[in-house]
Amino acid sequence: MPQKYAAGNWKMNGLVSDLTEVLEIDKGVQDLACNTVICLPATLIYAADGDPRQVVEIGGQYCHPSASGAHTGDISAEMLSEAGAAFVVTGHSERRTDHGETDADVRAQTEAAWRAGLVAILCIGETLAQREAGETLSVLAGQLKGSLPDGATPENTIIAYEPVWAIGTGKVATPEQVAEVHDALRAQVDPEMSLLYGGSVKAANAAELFALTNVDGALVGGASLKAVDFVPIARALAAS
Ligand SMILES: O=C(CO)COP(=O)(O)O
Repeated sequence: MPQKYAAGNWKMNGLVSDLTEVLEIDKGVQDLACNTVICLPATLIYAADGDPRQVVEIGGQYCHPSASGAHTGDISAEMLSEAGAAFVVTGHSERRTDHGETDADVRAQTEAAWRAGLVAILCIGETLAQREAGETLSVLAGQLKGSLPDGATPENTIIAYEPVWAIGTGKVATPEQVAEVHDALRAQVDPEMSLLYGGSVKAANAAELFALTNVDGALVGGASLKAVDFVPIARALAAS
């Protein structure tokens, strides 16, 4: 069975004072039968690492392909690892859009994550225009082929399906839409590789998504910022 992951992505949100939420999440997920990861802004990772967490693991949100060098404003996988991250998001659609990251970039970042011993949470997803054109499965297959490096294993990579039109919009994909995609993805990756869904996941819709055969968890944006919103999602996953 693939490992279950309740993963949060804080995006460009959070100051050191907000790390109390990570500790609250930690309290709320003790003894749950799922893994919990919170992907923090890089500025918070080292501070979070000093906190007395027991269960929740920490991730970054991006890494440069190189270990070091003249890349002003960038951060390497090695730096994230040293600061206390065990995971890193690669290929998030916001980075693909805001920073023009291509599948080849995402592939190189994912390889960099592995080099530093991080687990990559590799994101793929179609736009609304692509879905309406009936291209969803072919777009996702192309992104997977282009961005998932050879050597991916269930231990070093988690795949997150995040339809772009469902991110931060309140428009969660229907269980039928998620099942269609996840069943197709399952046929393309290792049977043990965890497949997460992301896009407007909330406590109210989590259980029906986690009931789907090939959904092994969620990558949660807005609802991961507060323990009161995120813990019920992790509980729904553990109960699924
Ligand atoms: O992009 C996401 C997680 O990476 C999803 O964000 P929301 O849960 O805020 O829609």
